[in-house]
Amino acid sequence: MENYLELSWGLFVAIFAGLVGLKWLLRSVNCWLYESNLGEKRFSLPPGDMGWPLIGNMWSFLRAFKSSNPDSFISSFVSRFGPSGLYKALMFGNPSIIVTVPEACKRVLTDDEYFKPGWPSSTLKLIGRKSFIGSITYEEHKRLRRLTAAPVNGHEALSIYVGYIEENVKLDLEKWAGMGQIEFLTELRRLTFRIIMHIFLSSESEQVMEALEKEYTTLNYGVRAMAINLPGFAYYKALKARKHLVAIFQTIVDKRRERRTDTQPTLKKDMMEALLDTEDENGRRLDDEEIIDILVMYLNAGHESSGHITMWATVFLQEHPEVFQKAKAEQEAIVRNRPPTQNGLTLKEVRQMDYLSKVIDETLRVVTFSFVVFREAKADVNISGYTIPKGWRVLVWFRNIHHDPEIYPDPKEFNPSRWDGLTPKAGTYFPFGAGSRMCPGNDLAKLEIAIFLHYFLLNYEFERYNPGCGLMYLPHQRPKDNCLGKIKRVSQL
Ligand code: HEM
Repeated sequence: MENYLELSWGLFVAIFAGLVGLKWLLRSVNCWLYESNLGEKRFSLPPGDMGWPLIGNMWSFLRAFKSSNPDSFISSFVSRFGPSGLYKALMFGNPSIIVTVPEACKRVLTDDEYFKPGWPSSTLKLIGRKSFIGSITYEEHKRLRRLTAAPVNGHEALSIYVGYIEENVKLDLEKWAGMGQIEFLTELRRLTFRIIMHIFLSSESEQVMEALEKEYTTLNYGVRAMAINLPGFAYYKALKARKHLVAIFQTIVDKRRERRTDTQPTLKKDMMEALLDTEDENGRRLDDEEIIDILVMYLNAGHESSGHITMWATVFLQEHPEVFQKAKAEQEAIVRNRPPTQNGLTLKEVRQMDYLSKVIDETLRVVTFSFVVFREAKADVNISGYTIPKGWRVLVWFRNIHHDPEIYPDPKEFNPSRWDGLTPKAGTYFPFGAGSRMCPGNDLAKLEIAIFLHYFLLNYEFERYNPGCGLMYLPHQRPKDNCLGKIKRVSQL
């Protein structure tokens, strides 16, 4: 009997030791694969762990972002490896350095000599290799960015869209108030999509727009999913959606090119016409693929984000009656002080919305729509004493900065008054990124959100059907029910 017990105990210890050894072996595979060729440099890599063979740290990333605590992903690095602010990992199939502190994030975003876009190849396949995040040169990016950003940047340039945005916001709010139950996020996506379509393509028919917007929603769900190209998976569906989008845009480009060779009167000057017109210094024009990839990228970036942030700002306002009242009073004062002959909002009035702009800034911070952006090191680079090897990806983790209690006390709390007299220190507030890749649509987004909230606050309220509904964090933070609820008209201002 004693012998039997000893044998079982021995077996147990051997199995346990074997499992520990196997785990160590498996956890070391990626280090050998990606670090052994770095020579001495591997000793100055940031701390971290490269996860499991093939999948790297994706399992823990997805587990955290599909739970109710996405921040547990970064916290697990901090608790295991200390507050170094830079951690090595294997993310989206690439050896990567995750950067979570202000100074280092700012450096990565603003240093074009050492860093270029480094989005996962799965994302590139969805957004397009000729888009800004693809393989275009630094100079080409600069040129196309200048061309496309000018019409959507700066309040003066935007003044021509105020009337269109206003008209659509008013019509939609009234329509929703008569609809009863709506998926608020879905409706807002449609609204912001119509606006960006107007700017880029002077609008298409309502059916084309709805079809396009649906494809975009599917495309987006694949952006941060595992890149599994098999039926049933989000990434597979997203690739199909891209194909449909490209086909629709190709038809639109063909029609525009045809129209230009015809004697038909020239169309209104929208962004599409600007893209068709543009020539580089050698007289080269953009080909169809380039135009289509720019459209896929801009129309996606230009409506998902504004739709989500408008929804969250409305929800936060409803959840905080004192903030709602203060924001409403500001909007009422704007209407009261305007000359009786004036019809509708002016840009000057939008600029006077001091409290509302704090509501928007705070929403952008709490939600952090783009919780991470991707870069690639063009050469070995040293940051805070650590080496980022050439070719490694850098994940700039904005979410961690916006939710750092040392920078924003009580960070989960929605508190617009925290912005009273506060100018964020460099590197601590990145809702639109920074440097040469900073969002070109930031002014347009803020304008859309402000116009929506102006009319909402004056005349409406929103009642959620499932206020306690759980949240999804991928690809972006949203309620699982897409914010099911009811818009109610409460006054006639
Ligand atoms: C609340 C709304 C928005 C948020 C939070 C947001 C956020 C961002 C962020 C963080 C970046 C930087 C990405 C990086 O560093 O790699 C970015 C880039 C970009 N955004 Fe936005 N964005 C918003 C609205 C818009 C709108 C309305 C447009 C279209 C007019 C737009 C078009 C773009 C484009 C084209 C880029 C790529 C820029 C480049 O690579 O040069 N965004 N956005």
